[in-house]
Amino acid sequence: MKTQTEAITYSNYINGEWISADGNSLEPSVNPANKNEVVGYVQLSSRAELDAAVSAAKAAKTEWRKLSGAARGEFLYKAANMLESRLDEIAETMTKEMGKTLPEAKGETARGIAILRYYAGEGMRKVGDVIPSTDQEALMFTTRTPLGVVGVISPWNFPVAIPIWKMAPALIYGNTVVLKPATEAAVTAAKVIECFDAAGFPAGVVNMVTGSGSIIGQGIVDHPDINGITFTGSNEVGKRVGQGAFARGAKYQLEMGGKNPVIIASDADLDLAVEGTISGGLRSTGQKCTATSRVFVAVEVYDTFKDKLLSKVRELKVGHGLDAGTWMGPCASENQYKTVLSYIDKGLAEGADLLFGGKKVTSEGLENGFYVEPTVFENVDIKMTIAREEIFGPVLALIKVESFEEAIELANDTEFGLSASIYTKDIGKILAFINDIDAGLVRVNAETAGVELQAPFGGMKQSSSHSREQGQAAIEFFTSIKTVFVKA
Ligand SMILES: NC(=O)C1=CN([C@@H]2O[C@H](COP(=O)(O)OP(=O)(O)OC[C@H]3O[C@@H](n4cnc5c(N)ncnc54)[C@H](OP(=O)(O)O)[C@@H]3O)[C@@H](O)[C@H]2O)C=CC1
Ligand SMILES: O=C(O)CCC(=O)C(=O)O
Repeated sequence: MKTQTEAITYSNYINGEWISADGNSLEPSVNPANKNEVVGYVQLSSRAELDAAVSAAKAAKTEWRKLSGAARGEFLYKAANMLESRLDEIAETMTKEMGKTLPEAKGETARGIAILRYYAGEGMRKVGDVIPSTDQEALMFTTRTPLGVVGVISPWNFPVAIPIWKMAPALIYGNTVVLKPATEAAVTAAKVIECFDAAGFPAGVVNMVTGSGSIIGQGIVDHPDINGITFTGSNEVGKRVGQGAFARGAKYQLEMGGKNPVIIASDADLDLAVEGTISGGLRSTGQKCTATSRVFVAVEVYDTFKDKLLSKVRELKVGHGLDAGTWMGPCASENQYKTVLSYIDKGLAEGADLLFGGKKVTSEGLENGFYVEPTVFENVDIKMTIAREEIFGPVLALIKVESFEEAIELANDTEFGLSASIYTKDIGKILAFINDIDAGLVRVNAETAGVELQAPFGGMKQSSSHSREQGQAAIEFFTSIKTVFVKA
């Protein structure tokens, strides 16, 4: 029995009002730690509601753009304060809705607050450059203008941070926003939007419409009044978003998958490397696009590294994200759980050797959740499916390498290029790694995951649309440059 009576139904947020259409079906958002618990219900909206949200955003865009950056920033500061006042409650909802542990959820919510404050301050920073004209009497400079209405399509794995790192820069640079959050984490997203509502943004500046990807997501892609689309999620959907946006001349930005390598060189600090491999690969149950997936270990230290890794992995406590002491929570949904188990099966079928884990966790108290053991394979060939496709689960593939050059070559043998790390003390190897690795995030003696809000974030190859999010880089997507030439 699902505990429906306690679950709240969340509405869409359109033109400053919480609105539910009469005919909408509702989607239960289920706790992945206990599939019998419904965290809340969200609207499975129709295109008509998306149209209403886009119309509101379109109507609000001119007045919003005409505010000063500092005035827009004030609203972001207020949203940050609201989120801060609800940090514990929103983090708990996140843990219940998508499974990550409470400390991780609190950390993510705090990150959302910091992102809002960073971009609030951005309203006071420079937007252009003065460029010398060949005409001595003229003034030439660049300024920037917002895109207009921005559609935000976000995933479930960072249900606070990702919507915020897309919405905050969109808003500070003068755009209005329609958010379509992942259905799997839409209750948490609705609580974030409650904070924007409480901050008093003018009606229509911020809107949220929940519903299926194929209707509301695709509706954003196709909508003629949406001028820019920012997306994070799978490569399959991302490509569709990009193609649809391109076909109608909308600007788009895609952040997609990863198959991130870590290289453990023969001179690495192995304890540090083990810690970074476990944290990078298994934190958040491996559900990060920056998660460590392929572990290339120098032959000289392979056995020692493997033993140290396994002894630590054995100690990891899997459990409910709200329980103190839990290190790793469940997969975020039944779909994700089945996907991860099917990749483990493929690993076995294709001949990789399972060193640890690989099974569902059904111990007492966890039998109704989507728990998978932290899993480590060895003797993984670079051509195997588990070495090529994004698993998005707690699975590490160990690959022994004979040389540093082989490690770099194999690390680059992937269609993805989001993040990569190396553990070594050798400055020559460090510099070669920085130069030769195909990745947008290059990390030395640090895990592959670990994104700082003030720095550009994005990948090479098929991991992104070659654009960058966050930090000062966000201005490139959320604005267009005007080159101005003035003569008296
Ligand atoms: N790079 C990353 O950070 C992420 C990567 N992934 C990868 O994707 C895999 C699948 O996860 P999944 O949640 O299905 O990812 P999706 O790419 O399906 O979902 C991401 C977002 O896109 C929406 N969406 C779905 N279909 C469409 C569409 N046709 N047009 C526009 N928007 C759409 C989703 O809505 P809805 O939720 O309603 O389906 C969600 O808001 C994972 O296993 C992982 O490998 C997933 C999440 C994040
Ligand atoms: O590693 C992080 O903090 C961000 C990861 C991310 O953007 C993602 O998984 O979508």
